[in-house]
Amino acid sequence: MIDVKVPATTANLGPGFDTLGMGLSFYNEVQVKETASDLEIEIKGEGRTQLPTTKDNLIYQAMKQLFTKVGYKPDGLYIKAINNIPLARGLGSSAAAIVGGLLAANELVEDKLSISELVNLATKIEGHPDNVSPALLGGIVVSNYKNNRVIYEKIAVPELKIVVCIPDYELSTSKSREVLPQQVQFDDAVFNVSHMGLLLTGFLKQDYKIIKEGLKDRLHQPYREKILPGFEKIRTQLESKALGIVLSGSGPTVIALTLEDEEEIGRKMVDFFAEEDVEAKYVVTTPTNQGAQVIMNKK
Ligand SMILES: Nc1ncnc2c1ncn2[C@@H]1O[C@H](COP(=O)(O)OP(=O)(O)O)[C@@H](O)[C@H]1O
Ligand SMILES: N[C@@H](CCOP(=O)(O)O)C(=O)O
Repeated sequence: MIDVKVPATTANLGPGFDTLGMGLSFYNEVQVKETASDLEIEIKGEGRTQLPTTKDNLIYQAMKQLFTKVGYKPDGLYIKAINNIPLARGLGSSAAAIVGGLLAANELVEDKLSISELVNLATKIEGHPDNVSPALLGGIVVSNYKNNRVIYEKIAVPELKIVVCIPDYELSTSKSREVLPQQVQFDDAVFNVSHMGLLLTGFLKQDYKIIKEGLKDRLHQPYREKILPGFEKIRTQLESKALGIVLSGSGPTVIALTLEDEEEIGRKMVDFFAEEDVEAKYVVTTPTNQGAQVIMNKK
């Protein structure tokens, strides 16, 4: 039995739309065993009543892509998914499924693909690199996807607390991308370029003042704010209490990056969502520098 563990991820991270992502310290687990006949999938935790247990399952789909690439044909597979990452909330559940499937399949074929090949294959399946890269590598990862190639660089995360406030409804990434414009204003692009520079400088120097300044965005949040009741209020009311309040991935989850007052910030985030009739819960977590890992391989 092969057992792999994959972190949740928060993509976009302020100005880093489709580019920047960070690993978080809560995990999905994927267990895989080669069997004599066909496919059996068991799901525990998040999505157990809604995710397919057929060949449509994303974990299986990712495994199949890797097997095809390396020319391997297992007789049958048993897959057990133990899910802690809620689906379609902006915490990289699809990336975790893809990366979990790829890493387990790669372990089964004795590491035929390198990490770089896994990043590339995972990005091809997901469509954007900003969740799959930190899911595989941990830390904060800057990635660029061009001509079907991912260029990526990992940097270590400074000490931080992340308050993750998760609304009680799903918003698929594809739906949330529909509200984005085809073109943006030149000054908005310049704003994001400069803030991305500041944010990365802040992370590299571990300078929280620069991180706070750098977390601002004009590329995706202003558009998505319109379909996410509560987010604007949370951002404007709580910005001064934290280093930054940003949308996690494509939403609806909102995260606060902070050094202190995490419980108070979490409670207030829930209250501001409630004022807009959105039920939500919060968890306090930390970033992780450790990406997906094989925690067991017993023949
Ligand atoms: N653990 C899982 N196992 C299989 N498929 C999953 C799993 N988690 C997510 N998915 C697939 O990914 C979809 C959610 O992806 P997406 O809309 O990108 O949201 P997220 O922001 O959580 O990544 C689910 O509807 C499901 O099809
Ligand atoms: N850059 C993507 C990130 C989607 O992240 P997810 O966690 O919501 O899947 C986007 O903003 O569309």
